[in-house]
Amino acid sequence: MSSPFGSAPVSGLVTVDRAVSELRRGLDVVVRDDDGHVLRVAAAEYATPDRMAGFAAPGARLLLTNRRAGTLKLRPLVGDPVALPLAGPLDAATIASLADPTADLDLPLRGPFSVLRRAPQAAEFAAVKLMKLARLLPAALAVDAAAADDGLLAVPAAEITAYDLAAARGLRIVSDARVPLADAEQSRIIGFRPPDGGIEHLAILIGDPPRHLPVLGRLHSECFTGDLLGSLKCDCGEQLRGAIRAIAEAGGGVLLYLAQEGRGIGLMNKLKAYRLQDQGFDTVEANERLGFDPDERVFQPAAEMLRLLGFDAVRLLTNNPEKVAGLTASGINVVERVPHAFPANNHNEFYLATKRAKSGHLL
Ligand SMILES: Nc1nc2c(ncn2[C@@H]2O[C@H](COP(=O)(O)OP(=O)(O)OP(=O)(O)O)[C@@H](O)[C@H]2O)c(=O)[nH]1
Ligand SMILES: [Zn+2]
Repeated sequence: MSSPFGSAPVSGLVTVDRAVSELRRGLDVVVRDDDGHVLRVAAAEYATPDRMAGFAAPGARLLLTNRRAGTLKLRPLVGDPVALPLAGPLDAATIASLADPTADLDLPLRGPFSVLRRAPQAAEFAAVKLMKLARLLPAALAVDAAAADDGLLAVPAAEITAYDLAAARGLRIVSDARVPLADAEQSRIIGFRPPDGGIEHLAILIGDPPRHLPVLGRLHSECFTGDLLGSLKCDCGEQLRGAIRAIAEAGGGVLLYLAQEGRGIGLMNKLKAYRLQDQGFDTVEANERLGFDPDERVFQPAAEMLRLLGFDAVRLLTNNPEKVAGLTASGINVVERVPHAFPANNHNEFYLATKRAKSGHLL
């Protein structure tokens, strides 16, 4: 199979994309790795007695990320993910509650749980990565399966681990329209789509910046609550509009609007993180309790979009050194970091302080 845009092979991407959609609907898929492991897999957050029927065989297990297992004080943490045999106290309700930390403080007495003392399999790692790609909680039910299991969709582990990079490399421009903005009348919105029709990103091109000079640019990760609703919990809305103003005032540049809601964990999971923040955890701890890394974003899509727009060097509006490092590692020359901070309010003061203290932000 080839992409409608060119000759890049897309069958692996499409299989992963289909698996994502099956899992989100509560269906099982099969993940197989190059070492011969074949797993039937389901999203742990959807566990119900009915859905557990396929996971009754010996060897069935719950896969949790090392971070989630650490929060639950499971030992030993032999690798990532950690596997808990589905036995004894692991009924459907317990499984769902081990996946979802929002009720952790109400359920202090679960367990004790045992953990398999062996290194994780590539298929197990890929199964959890698939949950992240599906923007579900990163916890999976798994059981050893036959190669062709009940006509379930089978997806190679290698395609799952290669997905982010392959999707980024295959991005193509699919639309380009003039859209005058209140703060930047000379704007165009350019749409990018990966060859499997997966996650799309946008660029706002302001003016007509010369391609042979470093472009004034901003990578903005989507934030529904801040960008659209004016949430005071973060600084995203101000950073978005502030960047558009700054770029227009400078005579032109580009803002990439990246579909990486909640630093890549998705809106539903970000709302769960907000709930944990109301229990007293900071933005980094909340991500970790959910089982995610503090920042799950990748930078290859942004680098590829800049290249497709004709830019290979950028003066980057950011306070986040990880963005500078990430873009640089993806082949873009970041010639300057341009600070991009706005005054705090009562609600986001602690959020900004945490970014400074824990995420290395230069605010
Ligand atoms: N998971 C999670 N994501 C958040 C939270 N608050 C904001 N976000 C997301 O964070 C992203 C914005 O990233 P920031 O860390 O604020 O800033 P940055 O983009 O890394 O760095 P700057 O370039 O300096 O702004 C958006 O996708 C928001 O949805 C939170 O508490 N938890
Ligand atoms: Zn935000």
